[in-house]
Amino acid sequence: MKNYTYRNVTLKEPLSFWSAFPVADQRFFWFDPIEQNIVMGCEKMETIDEKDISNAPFAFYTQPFFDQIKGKTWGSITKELVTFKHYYTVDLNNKEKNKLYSIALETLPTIVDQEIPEFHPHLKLLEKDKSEWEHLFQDIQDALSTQKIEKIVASQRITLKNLSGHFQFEGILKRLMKNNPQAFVFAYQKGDFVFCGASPEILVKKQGQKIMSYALAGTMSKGIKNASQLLLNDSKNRLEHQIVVKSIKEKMLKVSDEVNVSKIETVALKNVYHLRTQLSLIDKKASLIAWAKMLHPTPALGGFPQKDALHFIKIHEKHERGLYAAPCGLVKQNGDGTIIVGIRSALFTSEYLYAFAGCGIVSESDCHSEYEEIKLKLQTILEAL
Ligand SMILES: C=C(O[C@H]1C=CC=C(C(=O)O)[C@@H]1O)C(=O)O
Repeated sequence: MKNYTYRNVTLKEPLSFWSAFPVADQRFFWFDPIEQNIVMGCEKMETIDEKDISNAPFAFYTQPFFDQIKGKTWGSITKELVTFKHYYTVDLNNKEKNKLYSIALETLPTIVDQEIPEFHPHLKLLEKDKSEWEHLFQDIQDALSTQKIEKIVASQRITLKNLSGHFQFEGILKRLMKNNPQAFVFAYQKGDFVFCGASPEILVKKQGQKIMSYALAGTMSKGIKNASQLLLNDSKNRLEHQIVVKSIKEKMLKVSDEVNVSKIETVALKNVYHLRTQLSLIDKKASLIAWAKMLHPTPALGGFPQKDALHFIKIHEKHERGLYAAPCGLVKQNGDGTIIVGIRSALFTSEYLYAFAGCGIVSESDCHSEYEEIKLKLQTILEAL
């Protein structure tokens, strides 16, 4: 590792670390609900190659949904493996273990430990016509019936104009964490552009030689009576889910004959239940990022067969996915870490907020229900504002 020094620092408000750095800098925020910790990185050190992962305590990884990002909406937010000059880590079970890492103490700003005020930006929703969704849905149904496609994950983007003049991310991150204690809360800032969200879906987690991935697909509103049980027994959702399990398993079987597939379960989030199956194997060779590249995009985000579904999305979706539904995560110095998919997410620019959500569509799907499902998924972002 390069010459980072570290010391125990307990901040009553951990986000004071994030606040101490200028907005023009790069920063990232990461809350892991399983490990119950927060890692923040501020002031970019360098973009690194994977072989140099041990240079810093942590690196932050992003990869766009498609190979390239077209247009200017996403600014310079794209594929990256980046390290930072300063990190603050919070162990939510033992505050004595909170640490401040720094490679350049002379550039560390004064950190003022203070409460973060609530922040509710003044936003104007730029109306979107439901008929756009209806057309897309019809095109998908046509493709499912005439081509050999079993599932397509279609997404929507809503645009809100920011009338407040700025966004205050500390407040947004606090609400994302409060509302979504079961989700990975992340934010990646590059100047005026911030991609953030609260994702429940692990693409791949590496712990030593153990590689684990979630098949997370199939959704029901919590507003429905007995939703969890209904979801477990619902044939359309089971089909959507099994396509994901099968695809991840097949990819894992190429590496090892022994793939563990857990029992299907429901996961409760703030507004919805999802179906989840965990798949894991032992792999001595491939890195966390290599696994992310191998698995992305699973049929929970793209569709099946992969190539045809992606081709359809590229042609028919009107917006640029950018980092939405794409791999994004934290790699530790020893190569372990977690890469999630950037769903329940939004891109913030100084003027606009673009929120994304999608849903898996199979031939049994209903246009209106899927539209409502997307609206519900968008709540993760909207409720944090
Ligand atoms: C594509 C999204 O959700 C995926 C993850 C869980 C459940 C899903 C579903 O039931 O359609 C989606 O596959 C999204 O939130 O934008």
